[in-house]
Amino acid sequence: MSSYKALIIDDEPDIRELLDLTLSRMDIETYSAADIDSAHAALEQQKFDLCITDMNLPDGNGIDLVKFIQLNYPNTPVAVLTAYGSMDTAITSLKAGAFDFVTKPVDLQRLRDLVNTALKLNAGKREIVAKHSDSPILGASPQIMKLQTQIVKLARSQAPVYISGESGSGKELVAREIHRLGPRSECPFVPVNCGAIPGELMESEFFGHKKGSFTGAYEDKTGLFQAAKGGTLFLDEVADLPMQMQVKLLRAIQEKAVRPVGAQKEIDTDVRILSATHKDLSKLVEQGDFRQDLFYRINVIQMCVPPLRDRIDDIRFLSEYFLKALAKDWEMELPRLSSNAEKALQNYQFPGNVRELENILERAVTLCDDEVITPEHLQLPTDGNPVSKVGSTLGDHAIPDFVEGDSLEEYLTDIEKQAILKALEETRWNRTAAAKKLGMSFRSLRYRLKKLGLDTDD
Ligand SMILES: Nc1ncnc2c1ncn2[C@@H]1O[C@H](COP(=O)(O)OP(=O)(O)OP(=O)(O)O)[C@@H](O)[C@H]1O
Repeated sequence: MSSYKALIIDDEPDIRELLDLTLSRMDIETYSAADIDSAHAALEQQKFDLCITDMNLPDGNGIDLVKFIQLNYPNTPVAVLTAYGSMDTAITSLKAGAFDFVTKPVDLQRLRDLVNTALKLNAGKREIVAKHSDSPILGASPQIMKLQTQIVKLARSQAPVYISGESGSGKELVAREIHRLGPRSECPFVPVNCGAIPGELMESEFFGHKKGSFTGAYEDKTGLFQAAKGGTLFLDEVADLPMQMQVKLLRAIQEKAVRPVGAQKEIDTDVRILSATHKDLSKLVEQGDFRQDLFYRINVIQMCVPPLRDRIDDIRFLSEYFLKALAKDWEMELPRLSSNAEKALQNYQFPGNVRELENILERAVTLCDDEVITPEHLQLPTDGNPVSKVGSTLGDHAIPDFVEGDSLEEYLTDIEKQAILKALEETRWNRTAAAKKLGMSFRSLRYRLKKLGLDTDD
């Protein structure tokens, strides 16, 4: 006997029969209802692992049924059947709490994928709560608590989520967590920086290509949609997509299919789309720089990661966390922040958010001598530009330009490495003298050398 039960709600007998047949072949016991009243009655009698409902029912609207099930049977995922091309209805249903939709005429493979995801979702419910307790998103502020609750809720849905927030605030971390807690967690999470792919390669990167389809296509290539099959595709810096690509991406998301460059046939895709940017996407839409239809499609649910400066409790909490982690990594006594240093951090704007806090503390730990970090060790920039301070310690030594799209962390590490090497060369590798030149303690220099892989002692 099957262990899963599904309720199909549709007034068209042909559709009920088609769904019944498909689900029975998947070893799922099906029940059907032709209207909302009968659906209510069936739900009262049994516990279902999945409901699939049409949108237009003789005695009401499918959206109301979605809301009813969400409210009264929150553990039962509901998917909706929508007419082909009625994307608005599909989006409304996702906003109402449906976990996914399938368009009519029903694509059976898509239906099977949807059912499998729903069943995994059910099996994983308890796991979500357990997994959530070891969330990598740390913080003590009410904003972070709210974000955590939102993530747990959204992990159960298949709706596209658009994550806004400043650079370094944790958007990618949030996206990874939505994926990790959801039913797709065993399939890949594929992040893509939309601003980093050269325009001419974009189509091939996203959709793949066939060997010989253009100069340089020496072999078949799997695109990102295929690489993320069954999982999540995270479109980071989505605002940087060129217009031409926006059209193609919209089509791929709507049709749930892609055609690799040079291929004859389309390939079905099964991915959840999450996207993010630090830019104001609605403003870009207003200015005509981002397609409204794509914005509408990826922005079904919106989340905002607040800037760190608005989360004072997190500044304290994360500082402690990062300092503990540094002390452990570098095998040193736990450094502490003086009260003035703590105040300085709380008054600082953090244009680079959590990423910047981590870098500031790392630098401070190398500069402090006696495990107490003072405001001087924090070297907080007054002009909001953390690079300028580092540059000044290099004197007239050439500083490479920061290339947009590169990692700020790697860039800073590079500059730091140069400064240390320069000091070591000038002092003929006398570490005590080099440390003095660099204005840091001998011990701090040793930590840095070890961390940068320049330590020749052991
Ligand atoms: N709440 C948090 N708890 C722990 N670490 C965090 C938190 N928020 C951010 N971080 C860390 O800060 C760094 C930046 O986070 P992330 O890459 O997610 O930011 P982002 O908003 O996607 O940045 P960008 O816009 O530059 O892509 C990462 O190392 C991440 O692990």
